[in-house]
Amino acid sequence: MFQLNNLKYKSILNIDYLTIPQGKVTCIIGESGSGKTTLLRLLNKMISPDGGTIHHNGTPLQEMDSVELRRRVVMLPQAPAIFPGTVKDNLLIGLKFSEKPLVSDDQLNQTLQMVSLKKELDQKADKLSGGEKQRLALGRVILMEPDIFLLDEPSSALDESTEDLIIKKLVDYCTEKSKSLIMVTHSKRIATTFGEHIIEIKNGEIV
Ligand SMILES: Nc1ncnc2c1ncn2[C@@H]1O[C@H](COP(=O)(O)OP(=O)(O)OP(=O)(O)O)[C@@H](O)[C@H]1O
Repeated sequence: MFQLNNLKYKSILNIDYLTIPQGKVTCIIGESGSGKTTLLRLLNKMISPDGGTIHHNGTPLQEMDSVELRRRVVMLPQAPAIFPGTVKDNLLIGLKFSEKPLVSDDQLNQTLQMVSLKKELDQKADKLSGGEKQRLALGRVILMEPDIFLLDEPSSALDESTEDLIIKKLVDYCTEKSKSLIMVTHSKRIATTFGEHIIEIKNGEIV
């Protein structure tokens, strides 16, 4: 699905060869500052490499339209934005960005259930806790139904049991819908429990 060759990005990443398979759960692990987020940002063209190539399904990324790519390859950053307004506004904003039809309140509530967020749609989003905001932002990207999820520490603000529950639901959803999940995690436990493919980065290189 993604193939990287001789990739260089500043002095941060230096990857001879890497493939990331389609329809699988790939976990990226490594110490803080090793280059995990940088790798995700390269995959949806938020940044471009200084050298080497990235192919997506055989096409070089530099030949692909960035906006079109980012509708199919959606990144959830480590500290996702929460916008002024309600829980519902925050769920719908991703669909608006990707110019997809908006969905019913029933579907929004199902998404809230999937991320274990027990809140009303008309509740103000700025009143949520850090972990609740993280789950709300995860709900937003799930609604966008991308082919590929790029998730940067999606469960870092959650306790272990909530983390396991949500990642399990997300993995089941991706398996059922044949979607690819690429997830940076600080947790070796999450990586070994859910990762079908594990990439470890050390000082910008694949271990
Ligand atoms: N735009 C940039 N310009 C210069 N240096 C950068 C830039 N972005 C990131 N870095 C540096 O590159 C290194 C890798 O950063 P990155 O965010 O990819 O690490 P990470 O593995 O995701 O870390 P963490 O687990 O702490 O989030 C860090 O030393 C960081 O300071």
